[in-house]
Amino acid sequence: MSEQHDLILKVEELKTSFDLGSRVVNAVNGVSFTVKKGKTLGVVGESGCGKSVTAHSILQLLPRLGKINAGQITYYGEEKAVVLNQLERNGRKMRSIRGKEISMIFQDPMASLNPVYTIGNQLCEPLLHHESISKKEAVDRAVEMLSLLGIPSALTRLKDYPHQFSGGMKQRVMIAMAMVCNPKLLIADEPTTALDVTIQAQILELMKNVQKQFNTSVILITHNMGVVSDMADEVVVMYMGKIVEFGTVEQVLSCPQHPYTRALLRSVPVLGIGRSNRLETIRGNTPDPSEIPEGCAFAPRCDFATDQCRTAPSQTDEGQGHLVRCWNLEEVRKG
Ligand SMILES: Nc1ncnc2c1ncn2[C@@H]1O[C@H](COP(=O)(O)OP(=O)(O)OP(=O)(O)O)[C@@H](O)[C@H]1O
Repeated sequence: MSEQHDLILKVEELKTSFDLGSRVVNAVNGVSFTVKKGKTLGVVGESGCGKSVTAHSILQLLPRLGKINAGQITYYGEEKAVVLNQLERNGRKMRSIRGKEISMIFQDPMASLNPVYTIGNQLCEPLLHHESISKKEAVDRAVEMLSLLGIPSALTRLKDYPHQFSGGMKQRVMIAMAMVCNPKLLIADEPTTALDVTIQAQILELMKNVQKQFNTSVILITHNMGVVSDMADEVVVMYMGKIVEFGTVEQVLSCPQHPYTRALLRSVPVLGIGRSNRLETIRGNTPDPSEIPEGCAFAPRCDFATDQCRTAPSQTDEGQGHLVRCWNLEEVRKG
């Protein structure tokens, strides 16, 4: 099978910035990755590293000041490949892809649930808009999806408004809304951050089941390495708008190569990995995104930095597609 048939999305050298007048924020700085059909790609990194802006760029949902300056985002749907960033932002084609083919779960459920419409209304609306089905069929599909996501008495609950659901239930409704049209690609931006750990685990499990049932590809944005190890097949690690490491979950979590990934893993608990060790913080802060240092942006915080790091490191394959962007890997490995 050719690579292309295997892929649902290919992002090449994406650059997205915000022109704030007095300064330009380079939020995404030449990012390339692919998402395979039916697989989950985890995107991790500290707050502000460009995870959400990457996601919003894919769907052309950037705020007014945000602009894709370079790169290509190719979606391989059922028809021929479409370059998403060449489509008109709110044109017919982009709108038909958004929600139907590619959908998104946002961090905050209330950002996507409309308080003045019932859940049933909000779940059926995209179905009736994108598919030629009857109202009755739409209701059946909505009930099926809510039930799959563990919402009891789904048919009755269609009449309820968002405020009548608890936080965890709202998040399930949001996932149902994102999945109801059976999208090929789901972008989940910190879908469970606001929830307590038990509910988070339940929801992720339900999401996994629905994904398996419909063979959905997922981009899962999170700063939680535990969630990545549980959910993802492959993972990219972002730092200041760039990908510093990419590999399978096994490669990146069990055998991290980049000093930033290593530091990130030492700073968060991951089930089964390094449990006996104390958690550490990453020294220093992320730089101002309008003043990203030349060369490797992590160098000012890195214990292994050398003069060479003033030049941007190229990406190397450390074996079986495990890609890393660092000049000093030998030293890092010696630790
Ligand atoms: N509307 C905006 N206007 C100006 N700058 C923005 C805007 N949205 C995002 N940015 C900047 O772009 C950079 C990347 O932000 P982004 O939201 O993608 O980070 P993130 O990795 O998703 O972080 P978090 O985990 O906190 O959501 C940040 O420096 C952020 O301040």
